[in-house]
Amino acid sequence: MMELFYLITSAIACLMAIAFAMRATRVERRAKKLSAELEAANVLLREQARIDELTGLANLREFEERLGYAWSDHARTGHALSLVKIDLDRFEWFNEHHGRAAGDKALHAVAQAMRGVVERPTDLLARCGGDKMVALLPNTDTEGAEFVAEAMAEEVRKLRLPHDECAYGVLTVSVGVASVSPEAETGKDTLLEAVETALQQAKTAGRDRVYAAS
Ligand SMILES: Nc1nc2c(ncn2[C@@H]2O[C@H](COP(=O)(O)OP(=O)(O)OP(=O)(O)O)[C@@H](O)[C@H]2O)c(=O)[nH]1
Repeated sequence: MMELFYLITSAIACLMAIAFAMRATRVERRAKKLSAELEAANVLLREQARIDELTGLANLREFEERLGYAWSDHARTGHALSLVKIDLDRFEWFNEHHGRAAGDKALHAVAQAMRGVVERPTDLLARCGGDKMVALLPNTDTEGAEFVAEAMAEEVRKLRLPHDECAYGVLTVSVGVASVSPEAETGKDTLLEAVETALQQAKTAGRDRVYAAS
């Protein structure tokens, strides 16, 4: 009788231990799943914090960080470094005549068209606010940057987005280019100012053109 009692008690203890172990495994599996989901959400959040929602390009924050790294590399190695700054021509008119939603679509289309031109893994195309975008081109001299800039302007023309106030009735862009050569002893703010000045010169000279800082 006693033996039977011990047998039953041991069997119950065994079953309880198995049930407990199974539950612990389930809890552990669930905790792992939740932790993986949390990590994925964090990665997504970090990516979103660096991307401009409308165009899908990098945002200004990401551009500034990458420019900092590229500048350090330039200072250390003396490699050339270029910036290309793009501004849509008469975009206020585009918004007024086609509507803000069409303007948003145009901005997105222009960004995608230009993205195809900026090819190297170390290059970065970012939206720097409103209808302005900027390309960071490490290890690229003025000649190379001008080539990229002309290709960008051509890709935008090829979109053939109707615009009565631009050349040939299609939306165009003005583009500024500025570079630092190996021997230059300037700061990155000087480069940023130079590319903005070149862009304004492209605007003043009649828009739909590339202007390189001398
Ligand atoms: N649809 C849309 N428009 C925007 C956005 N951000 C800025 N804009 C518009 O872009 C226009 C920028 O105008 P400006 O760059 O000052 O001038 P512009 O008409 O483009 O003329 P130029 O640059 O001198 O050729 C303004 O009308 C802004 O409202 C946006 O996210 N979506």
